[in-house]
Amino acid sequence: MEKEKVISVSGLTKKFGDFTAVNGITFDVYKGEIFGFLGANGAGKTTAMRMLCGLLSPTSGDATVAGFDLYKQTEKIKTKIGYMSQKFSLYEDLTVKENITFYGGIYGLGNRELKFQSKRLIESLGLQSEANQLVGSLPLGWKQKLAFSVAVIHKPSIVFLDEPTGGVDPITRRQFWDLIYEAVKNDITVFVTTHYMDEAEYCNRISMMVDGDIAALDSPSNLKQGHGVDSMDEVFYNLARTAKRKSD
Ligand SMILES: Nc1ncnc2c1ncn2[C@@H]1O[C@H](COP(=O)(O)OP(=O)(O)OP(=O)(O)O)[C@@H](O)[C@H]1O
Repeated sequence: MEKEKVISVSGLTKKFGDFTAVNGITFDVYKGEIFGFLGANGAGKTTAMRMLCGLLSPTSGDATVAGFDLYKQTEKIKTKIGYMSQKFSLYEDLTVKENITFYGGIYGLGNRELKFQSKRLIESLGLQSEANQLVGSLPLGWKQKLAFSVAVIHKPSIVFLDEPTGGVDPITRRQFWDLIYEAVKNDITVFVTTHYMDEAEYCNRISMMVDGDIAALDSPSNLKQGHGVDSMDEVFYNLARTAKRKSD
């Protein structure tokens, strides 16, 4: 049986003036995958991801996300995806509960469902004592777990994670990945950018971007084998060192 494509991208390009940030990338993501989107700083990952989320219009190329067209059906796409970025996620000056209610509302949950999900989420994260605390007072690792849980509160088809675990220790990152696996069990496809190569190993397939192009796309084990190396660190180094683009 053919695998179901939840993202299908063909020749997707984004130019900022004369500069081509994303240069005609082509790939598919299948249902239930954890798809890692790697690349050095400035390679074009965030730009590509923002296009796929309907937040930035492409210059050219085609894509469907959750079966919807990226040009004509961005509003439909937004109802089928969750998005978590390191820079923009929760409101620090709202409480845990208020953030859940706010985002649940944005994602279109009705009052009853919102109440149910809010209780479930707070309990599953063990945040009962912190429910009425401002999010700004939580440790970073907890903010990330909460932001992820909120991003999947409406059971999207796909969740996009842009460097979701930056700045926390390996144990906290591992706990975050337990949440990712839980989401996958619930039929959510995961599209994740990361700079941590241990996290790259957790992905089913990895795309490596170099200067706006996809330089490699395969499973971690095939990539390592293809490069004749033992670690994703070495694969990353081999590919990223060919980059000419300077990061910001
Ligand atoms: N709005 C913009 N206007 C002009 N150039 C931009 C804009 N947004 C991104 N760029 C440029 O496009 C390139 C790709 O940026 P992007 O943020 O997509 O890279 P990235 O792979 O996500 O990097 P990082 O890992 O640092 O987040 C960079 O050179 C960046 O300066």
